[in-house]
Amino acid sequence: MPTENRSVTIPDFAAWKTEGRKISVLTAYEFSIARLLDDAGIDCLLVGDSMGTAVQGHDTTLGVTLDQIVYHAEMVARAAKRALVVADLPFLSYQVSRRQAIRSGGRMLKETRCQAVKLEGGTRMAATIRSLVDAEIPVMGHVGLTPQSVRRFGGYKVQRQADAIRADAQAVADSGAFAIVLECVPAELAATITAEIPIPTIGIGAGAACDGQVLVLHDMLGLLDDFRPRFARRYAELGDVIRNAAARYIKDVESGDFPTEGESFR
Ligand SMILES: Nc1nc(=O)c2c([nH]1)NC[C@@H]1CN(c3ccc(C(=O)N[C@@H](CCC(=O)O)C(=O)O)cc3)CN21
Ligand SMILES: CC(C)C(=O)C(=O)O
Ligand SMILES: [Mg+2]
Repeated sequence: MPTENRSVTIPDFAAWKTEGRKISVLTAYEFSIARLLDDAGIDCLLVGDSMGTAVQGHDTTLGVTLDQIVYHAEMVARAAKRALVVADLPFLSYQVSRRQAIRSGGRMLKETRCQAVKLEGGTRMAATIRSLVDAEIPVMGHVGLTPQSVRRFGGYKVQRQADAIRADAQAVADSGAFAIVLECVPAELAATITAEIPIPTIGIGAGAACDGQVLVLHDMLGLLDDFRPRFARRYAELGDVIRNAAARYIKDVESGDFPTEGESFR
C-alpha cells in the first residue's frame, strides 16, 4: 500500500505559531509546478479556488466546482513530498448544509491525498467548521475579503469592519480550525487578530504581523498582465519569459531554423 510521504503535519503547522516560525504558502494547481514549489521548500500548497481567475480566466471564483478542485488537488497532492496540501471548498459545496460540507470535505480527503480543506466565513460558518473537525476533516479558515462573497461586497475591497472580523477570526479558532487566512484587512487589524487567537494567521494583503503569508502563484510569477493588486509582489516576470520563448520558436519555425538535423531522426 502506498504510504503518505509528507514531513509536514497539521500539528507541526499549528505549533509553528508558538515557535515564531513564519509559514510560507503558495497556490498550486498542477503536478509539475507543485513539485518545483515542494522542492523549493514551501511549507504549504493551497489548491485555491483562485484557479477560477488564475487558470480558467473568469473574473470571480464563483463558477469553480468541487469536481474541478478534486481533479487539481489530486495532481498537486501527488506531487508534494513534504509540503502540507490544503484544498479550497468552492462556492456552494459547503454553504447548503453541514451535511453537504462533510460530504464535500470528505470527498476531498477520500479522493485526493490533500490533508485539509479551507472554507470561507467566520461566525456564520462556525457550526460547519465544528462539524468538519468532528468528522476528522482538518479545516483552515478564511476571513476578511472572502472572494466567494463578491456579489454581496460588490467588488474586491479591503475589509475594515474591525470588530466583526475579530469576532469572525475568534469563531473560526474556537470551532477547531488549525489555521486561518486573513485576506485584505488593514495590517493593524491583522496584527491584533494574530496576537489574540491561538492558531496561525496566514495573510494575503494583511501586513507583516501575520504568522505566515500566501500569494496566488500566477500573481507572484507575473503570469497575469492585468492583475496587480498592491500585495502581490512579483518574484519573476514569467509572462515575459514565455512570450519571448514563444516568439523565438515561432521565428525559428517560420525561417526553417527549427528543427536541425540533430533534432531530427534518420
Ligand atoms: N489571481 C488572483 N489573485 C488573487 O489574489 C485573487 C484572485 N485571483 N481571485 C480571487 C481573489 C480576488 N482578490 C482580489 C482582487 C482584487 C483586489 C484589489 O484590486 N485590491 C485593491 C484594493 C481595492 C480597495 O479596497 O480599494 C488593491 O489596490 O490592492 C484584491 C484582491 C484576491 N483573490
Ligand atoms: C488566495 C488564497 C487565500 C485563496 O483562497 C485562493 O487562492 O483561492
Ligand atoms: Mg480561495
